[in-house]
Amino acid sequence: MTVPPQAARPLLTAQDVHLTAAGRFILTVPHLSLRPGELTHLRGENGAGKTTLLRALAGDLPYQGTLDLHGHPPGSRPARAQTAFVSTEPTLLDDLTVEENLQFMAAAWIRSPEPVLDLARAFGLSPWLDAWPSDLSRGTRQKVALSLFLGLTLPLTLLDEPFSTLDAGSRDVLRQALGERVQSGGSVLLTTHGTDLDGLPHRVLDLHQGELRGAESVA
Ligand SMILES: Nc1ncnc2c1ncn2[C@@H]1O[C@H](COP(=O)(O)OP(=O)(O)OP(=O)(O)O)[C@@H](O)[C@H]1O
Repeated sequence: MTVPPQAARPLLTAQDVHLTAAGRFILTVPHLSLRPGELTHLRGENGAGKTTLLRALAGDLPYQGTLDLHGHPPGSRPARAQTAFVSTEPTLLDDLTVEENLQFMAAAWIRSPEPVLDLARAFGLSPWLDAWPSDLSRGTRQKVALSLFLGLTLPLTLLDEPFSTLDAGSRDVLRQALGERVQSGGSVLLTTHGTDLDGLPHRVLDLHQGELRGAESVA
């Protein structure tokens, strides 16, 4: 039986979290729960702090307050093992081909490379599997990173503007992959300025004037 997201134990909780950058207040999160099987759209105008929040949840930024990912703070080894983060400028290993990158990273995460390669093929990356990362366009590089971090099927997936560099066909592939990820119990939090999630059940969180509003709605 599938457990509805609202009934599932939270995967990640935040309580009274404050984030600063270069000594300047950026945002506060009074409370946040992300549950398994939940797709969440983090909205906010340019500069609202969406990337800053994703980076803190991924363990890449210091924070004040309480963040808990299944009993572990972001940045700790057990939390990192459960978290996939695709930034707007994903890092690939320059001395490995695209396929070697995917194989290597899947092995590093102790995951089968097959789902990762399947997603790469669905994104139309077959002709690029033997290419070097330096030869990829921005959108192609983004698809490599998305194939990897969605194909690893980690419990928490954080995606910063994943649709922004993708063509129409690739956006459809991503939408399908997101649906499958949450159907199989993953929790996905992503940013977009567009309407890319229309038609997919999801929850909306608004970052406005330095505060994350817990407003929830299902589209
Ligand atoms: N390392 C940093 N040093 C100083 N200020 C920073 C740093 N990182 C982020 N900021 C500031 O934090 C604020 C939030 O930036 P952030 O990139 O998180 O916004 P965003 O909501 O993702 O914006 P966008 O939609 O334009 O991508 C901005 O005012 C930015 O200038």
